[in-house]
Amino acid sequence: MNIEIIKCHGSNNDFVLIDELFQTYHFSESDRVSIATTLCDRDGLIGADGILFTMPSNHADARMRMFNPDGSEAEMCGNGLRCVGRYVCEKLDRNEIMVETNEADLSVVKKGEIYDDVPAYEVSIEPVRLDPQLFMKTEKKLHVELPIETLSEDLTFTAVSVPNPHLITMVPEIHDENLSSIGKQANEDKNLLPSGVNVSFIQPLGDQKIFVRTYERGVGLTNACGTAMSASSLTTVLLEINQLSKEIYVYNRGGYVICVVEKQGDEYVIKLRGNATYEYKTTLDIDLENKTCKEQSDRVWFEQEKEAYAKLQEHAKEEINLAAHE
Ligand SMILES: N[C@@H](CCC[C@H](N)C(=O)O)C(=O)O
Repeated sequence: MNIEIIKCHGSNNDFVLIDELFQTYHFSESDRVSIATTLCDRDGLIGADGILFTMPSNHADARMRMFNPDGSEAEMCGNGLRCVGRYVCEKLDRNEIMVETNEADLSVVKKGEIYDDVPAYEVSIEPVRLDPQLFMKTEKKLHVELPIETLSEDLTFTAVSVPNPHLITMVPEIHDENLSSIGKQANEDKNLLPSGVNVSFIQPLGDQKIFVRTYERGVGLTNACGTAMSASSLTTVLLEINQLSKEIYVYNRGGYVICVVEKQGDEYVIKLRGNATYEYKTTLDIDLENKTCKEQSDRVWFEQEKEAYAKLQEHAKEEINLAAHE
C-alpha cells in the first residue's frame, strides 16, 4: 500500500500526518493500528510520537484521529491538532477552521508568529473537566493537589481531563527517572487508572512561566505534550501560581507554547498556541502484514522551517536559563 506522509511536529512532539480527506485511502481499523505501530517505531524507517489521521467530517471542516505508538487511540492531541489544523487551513486556503475530534469540535486559528518566521496556530482545548472519576477509581469528586499513595509517598497530584486523562504534579526540579517510574507505574495500575494516564511534572520558572515534562500514555517520555501543557497551565491557575486569562509561557524539551486559561461560566476553556512545523514529506510503501515499510520517493525537506524552528529552540533555552538564575 502506497501512502503519502508529512512528518511534522509541535514543540518537537513529532507525528506522521496521513491525509484521508483529500486522498482516497481505505483503511480498516486494524490498518490504522498497524500503521501506528509500524511507522512510530523509533528503530524503524520513520519513528514518531503518534499518527495524525486527517479525515472527512460530516459537520466540521475535517476530523482528526490520533494513534499512539502502541496502537492505542487518544481522545485528543493538542500538538497534533495544530499540525492537522495547519494542513487543512492551507488546503482550504483559510486562516480558521473547525476540526472534529473524538469528544468535541475544536477551533484552529492561524495567529501570527510564535517566534521569528515560525507561524503560530491556536487551538481550543475542550471539554476541560475536573471530575477525577472520569478516569480514576476514586470516591473523590475533585482531586486537586492530593496524594496518590500507590504512586508516590511524597508528591501530590491534580487530576484533569482535557478530555484525555492527565495527572499533574508540581516539583521544585524535574528528574526524568522519577517521572518515568511514576508514569510507568500509573499506566500499569489498571485497578486505579483503567484506561491509563499521561503524567506531567511542572517546574515553576517565575511569573506566568513554567517548564513541563510529560510521560505520555502509549509512548513514554516525549519532548512535549500539548494537552499536558494545557492541563498543567490550568493546574497552576487552580493553585494560584499563575493567573486566569493571562498568557502562560510553557517551556518544554522541544521549545515552548503559550497557554491561556479562561473561565466561561463554570467551565474552563484553554487556548494552546504554538508551532506546527513540517520536517519532510515522502511516499511510503507499507506492508501492514509484515509491519515493514520502504520509501518510494526522495524526502522533500522543509529546510527553512527547520532553520527558523532551531532559532526558536535556542531562544527557549536562553529563557529557561535566565529564569533559573533569577
Ligand atoms: N502528545 C499529545 C497527546 C497524545 C495522546 C496521549 N499520549 C494520550 O494517550 O492521551 C498532545 O500533544 O496532546
